[in-house]
Amino acid sequence: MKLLFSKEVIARRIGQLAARINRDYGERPVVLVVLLKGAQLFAADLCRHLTCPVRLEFMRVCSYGAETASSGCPRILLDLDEQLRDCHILLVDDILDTGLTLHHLSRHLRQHQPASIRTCVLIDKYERRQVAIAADYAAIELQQGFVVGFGMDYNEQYRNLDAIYCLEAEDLAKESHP
Ligand SMILES: O=P(O)(O)OC[C@H]1O[C@H](OP(=O)(O)OP(=O)(O)O)[C@H](O)[C@@H]1O
Ligand SMILES: Nc1nc2[nH]cnc2c(=O)[nH]1
Repeated sequence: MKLLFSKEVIARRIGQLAARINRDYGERPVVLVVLLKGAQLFAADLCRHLTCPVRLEFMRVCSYGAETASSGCPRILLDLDEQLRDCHILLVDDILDTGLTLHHLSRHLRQHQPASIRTCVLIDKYERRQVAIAADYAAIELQQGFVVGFGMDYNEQYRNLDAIYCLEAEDLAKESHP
């Protein structure tokens, strides 16, 4: 595995991102809709920098399973149990890759008739995009590579790492032929 972003760099980028969000939202209350499992560490750090009134809600969506390619069909495994009508929603995810997850979730959340929906990701990885979607807020931009750490997994491993790494060919081979 190759180190891409140290914990110090991640912390600095999250702080800078939060400053932008604070400027944009001012005093307006925001509902962070956090996508489990991957976004939990990012959201925990981000929300502690936010100065507007914050409400935290969680959803669980899955489209990768044990693979490094999207199934093409994000499944909602845990939905919201409250209506978010007239709320300002900030949809928080760890990574934007094909875009299918955030595209699907943004459409799903529109049914709540919120006042606004914006998207916020730790990593915007643009090379594999399949739908036209851009993150409103992204802490880090990356062209390619399957990344793990800081909440992100490969087959449920590595979420606990405090930095972000790129998996290399031998890491993937090791996993499929233990
Ligand atoms: O832009 P996309 O190609 O849709 O990829 C992004 C999604 O992939 C990962 O979710 P995953 O399905 O692996 O679930 P997890 O959050 O539980 O790891 C990640 O957490 C994002 O939600
Ligand atoms: N862990 C992880 N999950 C992803 N989901 C979409 N792209 C990625 C990635 O690069 N790493």
